[in-house]
Parts: sequence; structure tokens; C-alpha cells
Amino acid sequence: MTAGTDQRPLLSTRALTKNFRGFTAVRHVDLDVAVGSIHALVGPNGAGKTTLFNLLSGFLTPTSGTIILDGQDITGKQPENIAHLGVARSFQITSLFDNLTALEHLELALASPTGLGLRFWRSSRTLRRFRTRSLDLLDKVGMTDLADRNVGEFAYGQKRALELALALALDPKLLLLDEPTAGMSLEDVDRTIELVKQISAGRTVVFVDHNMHVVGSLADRVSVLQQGEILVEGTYDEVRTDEKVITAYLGQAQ
Ligand SMILES: Nc1ncnc2c1ncn2[C@@H]1O[C@H](COP(=O)(O)OP(=O)(O)OP(=O)(O)O)[C@@H](O)[C@H]1O
Repeated sequence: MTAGTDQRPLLSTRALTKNFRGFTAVRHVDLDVAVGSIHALVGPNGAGKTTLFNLLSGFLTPTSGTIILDGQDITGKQPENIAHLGVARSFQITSLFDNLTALEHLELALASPTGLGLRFWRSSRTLRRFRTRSLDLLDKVGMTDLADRNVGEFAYGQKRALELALALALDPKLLLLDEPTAGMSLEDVDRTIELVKQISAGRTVVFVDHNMHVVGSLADRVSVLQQGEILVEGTYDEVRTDEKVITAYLGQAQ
């Protein structure tokens, strides 16, 4: 977090809980994410990270508990409403179209009512209104050269960078990144770390990643989840030396 950053939470959950037919995937989670911070969610497989992300972005409705965004209760709101309130999510599973160019993806995203979906057909004249902003977003993720190329030709790392640009199209207050470096080469991982640092300027980021190099390089705070609960929260150095965290990960290794 940069010096002088406001410490007020942009996002808070209280006793957030999600049950799936008797199984509790997220249990009484109290999470505070400071304005302007980069916050990592880590934990062994099945700890509840994806479920928590789905709750924060409205893709799942909590069984109980509350989610407050910038002072507003967003518990139980639909994903489109949450997106409108300034929360953007980049997905782990790619949702790009091979036969559209990078520029077309961004123009469509900007032209759609929520900025997220590509569901609405728009005339090319309408889309051109979004060209400058689209090029600006491509520039932010270092993809200007690829603007007119079909996404089908892109390498995996380039597709993930385009997804980041799409997530930025809404100019979100809060950016949720689901495993931004999953499946990447070492080189792409380092490029993505730099990219996330760059695009996080002026916004708040929550991300899930299994790669501890990524977590250590990016996160101001780290919450470690285990069996749906927050086991430990702190800086990367605090959590990585914590006995409970070491035991949780050793348990997984065994
Ligand atoms: N729709 C569902 N119905 C029933 N159980 C579910 C559902 N979604 C998730 N779960 C269970 O909830 C638990 C938490 O899953 P979740 O995907 O949130 O974990 P995770 O920390 O994201 O794991 P990973 O690191 O492997 O992605 C798991 O035991 C999973 O099987």
C-alpha cells in the first residue's frame, strides 16, 4: 500500500457464511480490505476461496452474514448490480471469442450496459465511439500492437492480459482477480505481477493465487483460509512463518 493510503475498508464482510446442502464452504468470515490495498486470499484446495469470490461478486447468495462495499450493504445483490457499484471480476476460465479482435472485445465490453458482458450486438458506428478508450485500455496492459489481431491467435499470457483489460473497462473501485497467474510460464508470471501492480494504482484489488511468489510480490495483506474459515491474516511475512499456516499446508501435502 502506498504511503498516505486511506485505512478505511472498501470492502467488509461480517460473519459471511455459505452452506451447500449442509456443507459449510465459507464460515463466519470477517474480512476487511483497506481502500487502495492489494489483498490476497490463499489456502489449501477446497478452503473456500472461490466460494468467497462468488459471494463477493454476487454469483452466489450468502446463507447468512453481510457484505459492505464502500459503506453500502450489497448482500444478496445480483452480479450486474454489484458490477455497477464498481466491482469487476476477471475469471480464471477464459470467456474470450477467438474470431473477435482484442479491440472488438473492449469496444463490445464498453458498449454493453454492465461493461462486462458481450451479449449485446452493437453497430460498428456505435462501437467506434469506444475506440479511444479501448485503445487506452489495451495500452495499459501493453497490447497496443495486438489491437487488430484475432484473439484466436493469442498466446495464453496475452489472453489473460486482455481479460485484465476487460476487467478494467468498468473502471472498477474493486478488482477481483481469480488466479491471475494460473497456468503461466515463469516469464508471464513476472510480467503479470508488474501488470497487476500497474493497474492497481488508484484502486483496490483482491486476488486468489496459489503461487506464493505472486502473493509475496503483490499483497499488502494476506488472509489464509482453511475449511471455510480465516485461519490467519497479516502481511505476507507474518503469515508465511505462522505455525497454523505451515500446519495447514503440510496437512495438504500429506
Ligand atoms: N456448488 C457447490 N455445491 C456443493 N459443494 C460445493 C459447491 N461449490 C463448492 N463446494 C465445496 O466447497 C468447498 C470449497 O470450495 P472452493 O471451490 O470455494 O475452494 P477453493 O479454496 O477455491 O479451492 P481451489 O483452491 O481448489 O480452487 C469444497 O469442499 C467444494 O467441494
